[in-house]
Amino acid sequence: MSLLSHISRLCCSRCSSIPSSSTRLFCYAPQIGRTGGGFLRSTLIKSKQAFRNVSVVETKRESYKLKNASWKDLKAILSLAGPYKWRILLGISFLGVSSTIFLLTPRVLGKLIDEWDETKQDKMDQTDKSLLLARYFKENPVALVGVLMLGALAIAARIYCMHTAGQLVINDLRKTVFNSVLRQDMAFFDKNKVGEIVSRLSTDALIVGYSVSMNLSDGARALLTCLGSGGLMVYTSLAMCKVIVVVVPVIVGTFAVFGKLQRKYTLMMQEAVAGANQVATERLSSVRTVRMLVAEKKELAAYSDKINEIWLISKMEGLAKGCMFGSFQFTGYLALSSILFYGSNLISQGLLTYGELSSFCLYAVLSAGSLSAMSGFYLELMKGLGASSRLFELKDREPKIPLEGGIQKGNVQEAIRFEHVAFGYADRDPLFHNISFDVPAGKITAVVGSSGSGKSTIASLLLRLYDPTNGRILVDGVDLKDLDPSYWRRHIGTVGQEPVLFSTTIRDNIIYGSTEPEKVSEADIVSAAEQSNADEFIMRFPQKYDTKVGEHGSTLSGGQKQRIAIARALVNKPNILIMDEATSALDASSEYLVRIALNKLLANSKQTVMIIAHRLSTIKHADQIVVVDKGSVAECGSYEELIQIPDGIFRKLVEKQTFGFKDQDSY
Ligand SMILES: Nc1ncnc2c1ncn2[C@@H]1O[C@H](COP(=O)(O)OP(=O)(O)OP(=O)(O)O)[C@@H](O)[C@H]1O
Repeated sequence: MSLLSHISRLCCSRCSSIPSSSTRLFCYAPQIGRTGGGFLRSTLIKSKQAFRNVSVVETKRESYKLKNASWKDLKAILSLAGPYKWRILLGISFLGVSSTIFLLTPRVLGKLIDEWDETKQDKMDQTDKSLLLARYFKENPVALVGVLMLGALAIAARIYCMHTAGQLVINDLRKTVFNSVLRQDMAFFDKNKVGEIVSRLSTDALIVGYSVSMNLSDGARALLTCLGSGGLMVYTSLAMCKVIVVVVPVIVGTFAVFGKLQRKYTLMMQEAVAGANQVATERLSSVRTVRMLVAEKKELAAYSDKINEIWLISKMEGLAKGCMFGSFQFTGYLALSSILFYGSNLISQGLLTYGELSSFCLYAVLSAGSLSAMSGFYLELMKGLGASSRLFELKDREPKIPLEGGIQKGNVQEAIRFEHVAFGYADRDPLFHNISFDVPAGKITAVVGSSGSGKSTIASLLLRLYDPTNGRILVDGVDLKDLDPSYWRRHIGTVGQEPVLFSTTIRDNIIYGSTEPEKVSEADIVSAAEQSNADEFIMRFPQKYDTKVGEHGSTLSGGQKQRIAIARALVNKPNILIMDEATSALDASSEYLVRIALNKLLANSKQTVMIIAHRLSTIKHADQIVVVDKGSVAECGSYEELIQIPDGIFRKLVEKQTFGFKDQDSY
């Protein structure tokens, strides 16, 4: 037993050079064993109980069963490393060098033991003694240091090559997935949460990148060491190999069972981490609202729930890992004890030397360590496969509405026609049954209706963020579906209900909408800001157009944000303008000035404008008003025409607002 513990100590002292998982096997596995069955049993019972309680996790579990590791996934993961194959091959060549040196060490050690034994027993003559390895190293220390340095350099070069290859794969993956996500249609974003997607981009991409770089290198090193030490075991003593043959099937079986479990828990873990990230991202980005509603404790509880889910899965994952490494520990030490027992018999029969037994033991430890490292490689690969399946899903998803392609039309000569349009959001009741109306070119069309009647949705359909489920939208007789969506949107200036600004300067926010920002002149920017009545407040800031607006424009007032958003819509000189409640955050006088500016703009150009408004005072000058009610167009005409209709929906809306917003109607 003392030799056994000596060898295991020897192995521990070499932890830095043995693959990380083997370190865990020899150093930590005994501790897992010592913790005893009580801990394992109670953890198992508690976790099982908790899993039953966490319905979210439970329901998701089923879907993981379907996602079996497939060679297709593996091929797809490996193909990511394709562009960097030379870097990886170089890393593997360095691995060959370091592994050769590493594998020769036990052989040299065995030889030294035998030489020492023979010298002690004085079995050698003087000539033989001059050939002693120990003497050679004593007389040529540079050769020894040189070999060791070569090994060290090869390790450093391998790690550099693999690490950089991994980072390049991660970069590619993140860019490709981000590009694919950006191209998705709005229905995708309605279903998928941004925090979750960000988690995929950060955590999952890291895992996949690692599994094709450092993990691949660790796996290759383990395989090389396993094959090399296996071969050298056969070379050292064929008779001793009988013991090994019995143990290998047990180890392979353990791989298979726990590897599968690991993949399942990894998938669950990634799902849970993504969920926690989603909660954190959403709540922190709305921290003002959380503070105003004194919801800190509620949000902490929501986040803690997510973290608890992670904890439960982590316990099961830890248990599976522990059992796996524990099994390796057991089989490993059993094999080692058998080797020592059988080996000492062979020595006593004169069929084996002490040096050969030592070499064999070290090779057995090395191969056990590398088998364990291969299990680590397998687990990491399973993790990579788990992480990749969701990433590839995102990467390969084809949006229902393409980003580009089709007829390049960006203006309206006659009219935009909504023809029997029906539409409903996914998982909701149909919103529109039959919407038909015209938006004449160069005129202002206002869309009104009660809250939730679908006014903003009409703007979304016009921008082709969604496709109608029935009917058509025609632009001068051409179906919107046949137009190039990006080209079409590029010629539409949009100001949404909630102006969205980016955390950069006012100037950058204004030119954000331009397709060629570098071509936008200072005069264009100032002109757009003047038209939207923003120039006057911008010039009062010390840094004027270079003022940073903070996250989502948090350092500006609602009205200021809206005016910058209007300037952004105007700077591109769009052919079509969609103003969704665009003036709602402006005070009465600013709104009036913006309106005068817009009217001037309309008088001088052929812009087609769609205003979606609640405040009916703002649409008095519209050429046409479309009233949407209960999924269809209820009324259509000028302000004067609609107000005349007794019991008309528009008239009622105006009456309601006159009562509530009297002061707004004064100008
Ligand atoms: N992305 C979405 N996914 C699912 N349902 C949505 C989505 N956007 C809007 N809805 C629903 O569609 C309906 C119409 O919404 P829309 O924003 O078009 O109404 P609106 O008339 O502009 O309302 P408001 O005047 O209050 O802004 C609402 O019931 C809303 O809940």
